[in-house]
Amino acid sequence: METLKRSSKVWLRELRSNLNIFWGTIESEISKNGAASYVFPLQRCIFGFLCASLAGVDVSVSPDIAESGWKTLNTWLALQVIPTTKLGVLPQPLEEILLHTWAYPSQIVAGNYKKLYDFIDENAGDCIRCGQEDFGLTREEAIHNLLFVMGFNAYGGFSVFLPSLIGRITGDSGLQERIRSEVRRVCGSGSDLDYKTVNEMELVKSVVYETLRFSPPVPLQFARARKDFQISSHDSVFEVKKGELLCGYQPMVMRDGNVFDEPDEFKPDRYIGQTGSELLDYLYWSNGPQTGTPSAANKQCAAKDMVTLTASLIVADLFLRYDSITGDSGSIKSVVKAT
Ligand code: HEM
Repeated sequence: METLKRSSKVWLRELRSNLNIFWGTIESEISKNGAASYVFPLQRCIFGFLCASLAGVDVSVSPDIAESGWKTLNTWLALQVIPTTKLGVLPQPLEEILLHTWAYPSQIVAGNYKKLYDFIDENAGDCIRCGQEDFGLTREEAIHNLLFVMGFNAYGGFSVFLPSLIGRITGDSGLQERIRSEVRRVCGSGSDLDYKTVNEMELVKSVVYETLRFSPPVPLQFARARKDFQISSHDSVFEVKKGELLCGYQPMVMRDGNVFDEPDEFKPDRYIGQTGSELLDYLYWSNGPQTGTPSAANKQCAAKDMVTLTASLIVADLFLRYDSITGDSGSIKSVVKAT
């Protein structure tokens, strides 16, 4: 949380300058090849942005890390999440037996992880010092923890979430028109895009929330009960004993027909207005309600508000650059520059 707080001073500037590079790459790919696969360029952009904002390091100080760091994170993440993630690449029970039974050997990625470790060790002095002096971590712990938050929580989370958000928008020209007019109305007549203006964009925020409800980036949560307690659903009460393993499945929680009207429909306006904003109590993508507060005593995403704010900024930035965009969750086929 302290790292996030420190990064908030440069967050917006770094986000927009890395988005500039990203959209530049996409435009030149489209003009060369007629379409652009965007997931890898987006990951490179997220990596550069997070190095600058969270670790305070301009990734260009190491061309090798700028080129390979995000690829290393992809391998490092895959080894950790494959054992608990439904891939659907093999028929069951083969997927369970072959992919979900063992932990994968860390040696596969150890050499490249060490390069990332050294990069942080050599360049992220201020952030490491904060971990050591203000929070009593050893230098090693500070570096591994910073890499974990950057690489797993932030890079991993955004890598899953942003393609589903971009795919949702690129596939719906009617929605684009409405978002574009909201963004241009709020940012018109001299006011720039910033935390305050983006907060006035009700439709942009609602689309971000609805994407998180519809396709929660982290679908499963596990926890062991710390004490005996009861848990209630709409019509039943369940006894839970201390030590029992609980699993929460977000796609089911957030498509509860008692709470969400037409739960299987993507409704861009769902969270607008008084009744809409009351639904935020039931938006659980961050492992807690969107109206909750992450703290050391719970397991809610520390960046709950930064994530929705950043995603809203990305959408607003898109419609300040372009009038329209076509594509899907993997590739962009065309962009029409803002007139
Ligand atoms: C789209 C992006 C993100 C998503 C979808 C996401 C989602 C989540 C979820 C579901 C959890 C709970 C994990 C569990 O205990 O099962 C979590 C925890 C956490 N997230 Fe995020 N997150 C994102 C971005 C970030 C960012 C940008 C940061 C920090 C810079 C961050 C920091 C954390 C931390 C530190 C925790 C652990 C909290 C704890 O255990 O007390 N997350 N996140």
